[in-house]
Amino acid sequence: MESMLKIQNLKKSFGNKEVLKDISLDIQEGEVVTIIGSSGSGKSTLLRCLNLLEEPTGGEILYKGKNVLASDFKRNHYRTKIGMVFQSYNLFQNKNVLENCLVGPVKVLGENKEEVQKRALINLEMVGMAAFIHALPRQLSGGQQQRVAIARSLTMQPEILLFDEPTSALDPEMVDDVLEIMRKLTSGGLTMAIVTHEMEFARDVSDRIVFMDQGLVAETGSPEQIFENPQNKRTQAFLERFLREK
Ligand SMILES: Nc1ncnc2c1ncn2[C@@H]1O[C@H](COP(=O)(O)OP(=O)(O)OP(=O)(O)O)[C@@H](O)[C@H]1O
Repeated sequence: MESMLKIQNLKKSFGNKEVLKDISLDIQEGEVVTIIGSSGSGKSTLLRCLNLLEEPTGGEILYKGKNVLASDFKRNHYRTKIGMVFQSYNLFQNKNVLENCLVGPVKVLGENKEEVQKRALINLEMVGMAAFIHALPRQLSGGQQQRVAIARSLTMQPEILLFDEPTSALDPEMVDDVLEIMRKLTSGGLTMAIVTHEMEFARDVSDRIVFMDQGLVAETGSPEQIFENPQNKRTQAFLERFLREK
């Protein structure tokens, strides 16, 4: 399989705070990669570097073999291929559910509105929000807004979808609804990179788990390897702490 994203010696500092120290990671086409690790280990920063919301301070990101950080790389096109679902949904507050899904493909990609609408409705149906197309975000619960945010990302037809702790801001009773939708997506062949603290979910859906610690990839492996037989002491401590707190 071809590498969708190849990350080589990636670094990111804020002032003199080194948040990503030296990250190398391959994400293959169709792969579901989950990134776990303690708070502050740099997981969100890594995702934000991948979609260029943050500018890396060193290293390389190759997208299908092309250097994303090169001066002649078409960043705007790339950004349309990399979807992102945020912890805080980030819906357009003054647009209804359907309009939220249409605006990217129509305004940014210049697609035909009727075509996009068909696709949006299929995605809204998939996330269980087809009955709410005229609702404004503020009329919806957090879980519903996050489901719309997922449908909106999918309607852009991304090649890779990044999830930055998509359930962390939700009330507990809504977490499962969102995880259920993500589960469906993971079996649909979409390339996904997911930052999450939902360990059971990570164990169930991931092709590969990446454990980050203090700006480095401390360990990577299959869910079985990471959860049943972690090699790194920090991974062991993290998972033990997680099991204790559960
Ligand atoms: N824009 C910024 N300016 C300065 N420091 C930042 C910035 N963004 C992130 N950081 C710092 O980088 C470190 C890593 O943050 P990051 O959000 O990537 O961690 P994380 O592993 O995703 O944590 P969490 O699980 O709590 O979300 C933190 O110490 C954070 O304060």
